Amino acid sequence: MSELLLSASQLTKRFGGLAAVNEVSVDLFRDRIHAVIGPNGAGKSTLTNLLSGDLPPTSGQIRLGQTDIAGKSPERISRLGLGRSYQKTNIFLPFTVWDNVRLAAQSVERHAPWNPAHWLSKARKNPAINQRCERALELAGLTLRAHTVAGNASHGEQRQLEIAMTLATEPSVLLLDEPLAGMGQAEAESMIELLQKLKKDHAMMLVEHDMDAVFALADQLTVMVNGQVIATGTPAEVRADANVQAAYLGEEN
Ligand SMILES: Nc1ncnc2c1ncn2[C@@H]1O[C@H](COP(=O)(O)OP(=O)(O)OP(=O)(O)O)[C@@H](O)[C@H]1O
Repeated sequence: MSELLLSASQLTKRFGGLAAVNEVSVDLFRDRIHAVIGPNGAGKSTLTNLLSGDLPPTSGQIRLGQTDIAGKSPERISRLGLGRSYQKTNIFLPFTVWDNVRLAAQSVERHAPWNPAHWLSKARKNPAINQRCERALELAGLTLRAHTVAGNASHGEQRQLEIAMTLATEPSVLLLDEPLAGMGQAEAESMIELLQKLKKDHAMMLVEHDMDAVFALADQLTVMVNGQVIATGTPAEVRADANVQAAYLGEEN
């Protein structure tokens, strides 16, 4: 049995009268990819934001390991071992790939003030942080691009860099928001390979619109529509679910 690393139960987020996430429960296990799919506006990003602390839930519980993290700050949740990548990039384009990863690594250090120049000079002198960065770059396949200015990296490499920055915080749980967005075929294939490689040491939640990638990667699927879970199970179970076929995947699937 895989190890349960994150468990969210009965999570609800209301924006005024709209329940963007409505009593959603999700469990994330090490060595498993749990994909969350659904049409635009289904509540996938809001769910991700609740788990990462970017939004406080209206109600519900979230446990990361033994700690109740619902409503805690993103910085605290990150330090407790949850890493997330964003749909909109977090990368500092004028900085090198290496310096971006260093900044991310430094961000989980205690009492780090918001001052990138201070972080970089501190990180340069810290061998433990440097090792963390080297490992993150290697895992993400970016070692040879370490000294490239991030703004000159390809779109695919920038998405890999997002993941390297997340890995530099040494998370046990990874939340990935559309890591394949805007990628061509070759870039998507190498990202799929990377995510498969990362699965071994992490519990992963993947929000993704590319259904080929989702069905290639996911061990578990949750389907959301209008803030609610309409189905959850293995890809085969979800594909066979009549509600899902009617509401989302289409009869031809
Ligand atoms: N900050 C906010 N204030 C008010 N409404 C919001 C806010 N954020 C999201 N919503 C609404 O909540 C619902 C769910 O949005 P969300 O972005 O979570 O959906 P999604 O499934 O991630 O969509 P997409 O696939 O397009 O990214 C939508 O109706 C959206 O308009």
